[in-house]
Amino acid sequence: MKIALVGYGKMGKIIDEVATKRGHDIVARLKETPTAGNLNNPDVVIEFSLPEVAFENVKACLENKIPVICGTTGWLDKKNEIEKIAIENNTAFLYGSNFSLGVNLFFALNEKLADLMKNVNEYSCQLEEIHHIHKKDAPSGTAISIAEGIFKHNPKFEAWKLEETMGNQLGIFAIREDEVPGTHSVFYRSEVDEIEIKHTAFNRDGFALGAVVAAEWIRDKKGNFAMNDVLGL
Ligand SMILES: NC(=O)C1=CN([C@@H]2O[C@H](COP(=O)(O)OP(=O)(O)OC[C@H]3O[C@@H](n4cnc5c(N)ncnc54)[C@H](OP(=O)(O)O)[C@@H]3O)[C@@H](O)[C@H]2O)C=CC1
Ligand SMILES: O=C(O)C1=N[C@H](C(=O)O)C[C@H](O)C1
Repeated sequence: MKIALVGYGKMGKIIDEVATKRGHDIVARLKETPTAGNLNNPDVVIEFSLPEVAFENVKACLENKIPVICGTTGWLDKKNEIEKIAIENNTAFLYGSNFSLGVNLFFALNEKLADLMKNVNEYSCQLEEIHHIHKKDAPSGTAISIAEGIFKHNPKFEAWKLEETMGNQLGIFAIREDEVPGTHSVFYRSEVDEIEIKHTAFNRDGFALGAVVAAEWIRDKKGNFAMNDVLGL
């Protein structure tokens, strides 16, 4: 399959290696806005760039009728608009805040725990995410997905907030430390104990493999998708 990489930083380079090992041809490696000219006619685009350029990048690819896998976080206020553009152009779009198999299993575990805890008033809930110091957005896209999984099951929470909070807002602590690839925890604390679930990425390989598997999956599809469609979770 022919893949164009839009964004060629830490993630773009690892995706290049993983996709090549799986037998794909990388036809473009872009650090600029994609166009019909510089994309070189790929079957699928994989977009990992920056929050401020992701919308324009994805839009340009979809308008050229190319399916897009997007892992860039921090631009989701415009996701509905992008999903409309995918439908209008009869092509496919998949956003994943985190492409690793482990985190997608963690999302399912988080929802089960949220459902168990929804009527247990003795516990307060907090989220924590730890990432490398170069990360542009906070909280992480993964932490926002975890929060949304809790909102689905626990009507007490309506929104997240970037700090400790009480009432109907769920607090997310965002810590930036050294070169940490990505650690996410959910804590339920009472006066007498604490329940914690935690996912720790050891490196970026799981994110990259998940993005390539998603690209293989979406190639002949039309519509808007998420990673749980790919993994059947
Ligand atoms: N969903 C997931 O599983 C994961 C998501 N991410 C997210 O992916 C994104 C990228 O992460 P990462 O690779 O670590 O970031 P980097 O900062 O390492 O890479 C970003 C790349 O985008 C390039 N770029 C700058 N402007 C444009 C443009 N207009 N069009 C295309 N590319 C451009 C940069 O080029 P230059 O260097 O020249 O500025 C750089 O090569 C982040 O939002 C991050 O949160 C990260 C890991 C996993
Ligand atoms: O910027 C990163 O590095 C990561 N970003 C994603 C996020 O915001 O959740 C996924 C992963 O945690 C690494």
